[in-house]
Amino acid sequence: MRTCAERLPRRPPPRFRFRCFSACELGSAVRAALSGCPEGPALPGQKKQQAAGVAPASRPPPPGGAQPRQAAGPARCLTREEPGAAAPLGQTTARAGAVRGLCGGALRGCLLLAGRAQGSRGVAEGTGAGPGLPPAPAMSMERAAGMFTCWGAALGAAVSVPVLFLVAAPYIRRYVAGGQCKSTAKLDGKVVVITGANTGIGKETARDLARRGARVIVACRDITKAEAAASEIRAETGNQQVIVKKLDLADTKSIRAFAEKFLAEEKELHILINNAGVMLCPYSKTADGFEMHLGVNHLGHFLLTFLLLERLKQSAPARIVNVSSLAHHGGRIRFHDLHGEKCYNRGLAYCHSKLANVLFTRELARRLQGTKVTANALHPGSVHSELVRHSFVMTWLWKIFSFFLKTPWEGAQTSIYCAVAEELDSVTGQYFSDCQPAYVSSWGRDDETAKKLWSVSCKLLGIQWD
Ligand SMILES: NC(=O)C1=CN([C@@H]2O[C@H](COP(=O)(O)OP(=O)(O)OC[C@H]3O[C@@H](n4cnc5c(N)ncnc54)[C@H](OP(=O)(O)O)[C@@H]3O)[C@@H](O)[C@H]2O)C=CC1
Ligand SMILES: CC1=C(/C=C/C(C)=C/C=C/C(C)=C/C=O)C(C)(C)CCC1
Repeated sequence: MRTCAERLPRRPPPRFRFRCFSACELGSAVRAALSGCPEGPALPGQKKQQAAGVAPASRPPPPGGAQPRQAAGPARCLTREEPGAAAPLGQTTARAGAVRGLCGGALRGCLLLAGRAQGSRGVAEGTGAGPGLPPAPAMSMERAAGMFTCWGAALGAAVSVPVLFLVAAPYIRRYVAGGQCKSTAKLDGKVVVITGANTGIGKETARDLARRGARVIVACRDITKAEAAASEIRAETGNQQVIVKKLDLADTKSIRAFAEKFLAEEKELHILINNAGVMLCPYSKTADGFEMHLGVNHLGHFLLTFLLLERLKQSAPARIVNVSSLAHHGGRIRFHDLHGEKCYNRGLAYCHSKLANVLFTRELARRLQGTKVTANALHPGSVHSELVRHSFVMTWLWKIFSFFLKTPWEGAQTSIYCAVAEELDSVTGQYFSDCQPAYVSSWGRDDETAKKLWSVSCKLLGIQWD
């Protein structure tokens, strides 16, 4: 018979040790979750991507958009505990440590309570727990003791788990909330365009930039919803320069009309935030016959940026912020079937469009070198917003697990950071998450694909952009 101490090792065995998901693992999980399919065998480039390392958090990313790589080593994902992992070395390690401590503590506490009850059985039974113990009692006593310990353990767990959850809740929330933009930069006299700013991340981004004094153009497809959001922001911030303009990214005519009006009315543009997005749409096409995810999330913003670029250049220093997603890890640019006519999966279609955002940012940044117009992409985190509206299951999961999701305000922090942080003045072609450089998939770092996507996008939109 083993003693209590033997049954409950002080240190959990290595396979139970806390291990944070690395971006590539989480990306694959998101790909699987969004596509509704289990992960298949490793895809080409995946190993390369895993081996490729990440931008160290304490160092600013190198200019020119190059993703820092680690020395070649065995293909595997990094954990936050390892040097070179995506986690910020100071703050997040402490945070991860706190969460790890709490989770470990909770687990240990439960096991300890159960173990204590189990342990008492060992002693009561006298079945050889140690020398000098009394002999085993009658069978009925044994059964009663067994039942007692079983109920004791259940009761212990029933009480301790909710209590421990309540104790851990603020720490879990702080961990989920992620990075926060600390910049106090003011934007008086600056002009900002934000697409899809009537709700979710876009609305919180607009609110923050309005509070900083910017003239904010809320570019939305639904004028009623946009007016409601804009008047709320005006009332709350006292900034009357929050203006609604009609923009439907699923229709190139609407995009052209928006740009024409904007260029006629606004003499400057300092920040363009390509935020609007759709996810998990049933198969549908935009007015111009593009698959909806690609059409709205990538092609619509591609055309909008093209039409507004001269104004950004004239107003430089200026910034373009593309709201992409961790889901880009699951994306591939399927040049042979860009509009999903041969094969369509709505989760994957979203992933592909978010990869297109990353590739567009990369190529745009390269082309804008020396213009003082920067372009960066970002993942806002998993945010409790209306993005999941097209999926009944995701809508309910989002509701049930909302505690573990960012609020729209928390989700807006990285967009705000990319738009205003002084330390990003000359940073371009990068990808951020939680207000720090983050890991880009190997597909997202493929310059050839970025160039090809650029020329294919121009062809589809009937524009010449050299
Ligand atoms: N929420 C999350 O967990 C994550 C979000 N993201 C990205 O963040 C961005 C913002 O999403 P989020 O705030 O969460 O989602 P929401 O659904 O809350 O907001 C999306 C916004 O995009 C607008 N939009 C959709 N289609 C069009 C269109 N055709 N023309 C113009 N505007 C349109 C919506 O307008 P309307 O209200 O009229 O539909 C809405 O304002 C998206 O790009 C998304 O991909 C990335 C990773 C995770
Ligand atoms: C797996 C899973 C969850 C997490 C899903 C995540 C993390 C989705 C991320 C989606 C993204 C990044 C979308 C936008 O780009 C829940 C709902 C918390 C609980 C149920 C199981």
